[in-house]
Amino acid sequence: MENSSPLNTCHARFHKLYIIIHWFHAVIHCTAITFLVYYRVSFLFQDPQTRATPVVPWLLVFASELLLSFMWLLGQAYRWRPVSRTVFLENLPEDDKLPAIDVFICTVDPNKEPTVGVMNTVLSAMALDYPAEKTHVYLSDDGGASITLVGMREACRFGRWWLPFCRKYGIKTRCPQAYFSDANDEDKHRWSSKEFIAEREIIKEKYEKFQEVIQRSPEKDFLEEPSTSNSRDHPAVIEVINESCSETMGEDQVQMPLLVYVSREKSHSHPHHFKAGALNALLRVSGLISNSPYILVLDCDMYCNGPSSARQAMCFHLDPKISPSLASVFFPQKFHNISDNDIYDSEIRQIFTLNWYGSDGLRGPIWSGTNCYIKRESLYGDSLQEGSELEELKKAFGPSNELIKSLKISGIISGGESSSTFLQETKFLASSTYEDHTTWGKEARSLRNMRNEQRIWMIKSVTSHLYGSLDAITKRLGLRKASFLLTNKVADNEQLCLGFTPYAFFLQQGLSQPNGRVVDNK
Ligand SMILES: O=c1ccn([C@@H]2O[C@H](COP(=O)(O)OP(=O)(O)O[C@H]3O[C@H](CO)[C@@H](O)[C@H](O)[C@H]3O)[C@@H](O)[C@H]2O)c(=O)[nH]1
Ligand SMILES: [Mn+2]
Repeated sequence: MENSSPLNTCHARFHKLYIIIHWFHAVIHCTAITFLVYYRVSFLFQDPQTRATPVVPWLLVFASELLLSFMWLLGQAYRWRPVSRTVFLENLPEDDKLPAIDVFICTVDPNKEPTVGVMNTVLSAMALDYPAEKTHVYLSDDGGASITLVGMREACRFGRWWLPFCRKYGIKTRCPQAYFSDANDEDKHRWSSKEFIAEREIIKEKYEKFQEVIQRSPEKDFLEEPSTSNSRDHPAVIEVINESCSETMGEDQVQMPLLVYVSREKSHSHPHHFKAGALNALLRVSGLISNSPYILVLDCDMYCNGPSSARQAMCFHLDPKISPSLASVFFPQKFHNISDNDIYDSEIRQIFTLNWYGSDGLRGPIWSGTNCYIKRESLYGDSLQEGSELEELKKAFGPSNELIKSLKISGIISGGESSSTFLQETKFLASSTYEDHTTWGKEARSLRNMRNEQRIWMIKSVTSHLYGSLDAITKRLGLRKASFLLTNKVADNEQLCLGFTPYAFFLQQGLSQPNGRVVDNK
């Protein structure tokens, strides 16, 4: 019976009438463009003596009109076949048959990305509505800062209160910061029993204490050899947090996801490839520790706002019809505190409520770098083929035998136990030189990739500074209030010097099976 119950359905996003009106509009638009082109071109054949307008401005305007028309034309692809997808969580297999997931969260600088915020991301992932023993949360700390490790231990402690509370009352907002903020209306009035109110107060107090402990921690300390370490030059540190945390907590029954802290090695002599480098290190390290077949990628400045997202993603990954050609399930992003005058409900509407549905109906959206459940196998690309020789595999994935074994065997370490040998091997996998002489490394470092990444970052940086300056000038002239703030990223000196953006290798591999699907989690 179960096989006949669908896990998801896909249907046209808009009513046929809407599509017909759209195409009618598009035909009128095309006709107008044709007349415009005719008008502009015929001007060029007029007698130069009788022309009322000089040629150069005419050509400039014509060029911009052609460019805009071309952009409009390309945009029509998104309206060709937009689709919506619906999931049926009730048709998923029992919890014990669900596949495991690894959650990758990246952070780099505790000054720009405050640790309490990062830990809120970690807690929201730990509290996902998914079997705890099948959830493994990895935090990559590129800054190697001791405050982040302290934060992880505290998050583990607070999680023992937060997770049962969320589970017991079915809290929707699983990020404590958002849950306790005044802006959160969703969960506010769902419960009014005395028991709930009392429990909520206890959890709130615990959360405030958790924040305090982190905020008291010195920010500038580095994990190892503080005198020689800094955020760009430090050894690998990997810690399975549950182990250190349970020593101090004693016996308790709360089922917790595995929580792992990973600070990969960074050295001045090796390019570290920003977020891409961090994700690659996590991919290898997690391959040894939990090796889950699916991976959720999150940035540290976001949180999971829908606890059922993992189950929703599984409705696609476990669908035998879709799954063989499916690499990723993406979720749309929403933003907070953009501006008081935001009229778009904090969404990038053009992309997430139009373009992605359109590209889903064609061949899937581009990899947006975050917020997606990826199939681990798809990241290994063509290098992972049945019957590959050991030497070939080593060429692709590097010299670690354990990593090679992990490509085939799942769950090498289970239930949060770790052996010291494994931890030693994970440090080797997180070393800055691991990718040297591997196809993995070569693809990440190809000159073309670097140049492309550099170019995109330059464009972002230059346009941001340009808009920032224009905003400041118009403010000076008293024409408007300045509201354009440069983000950390474009103002980052390290990127300015090296000129790379974070996702070189990962993107390329992720696109080796570019069949992602968009799912709306609203
Ligand atoms: O050396 C680095 C630099 C950045 N990060 C992390 O990468 C993430 C994204 O960086 P951020 O500066 O927040 O970039 P955004 O522009 O906000 O992010 C968007 O754009 C990035 C590509 O430019 C994508 O990788 C992101 O997923 C996407 O959300 C953050 O969690 C960072 O902590 C690292 O782990 N190591
Ligand atoms: Mn960001």
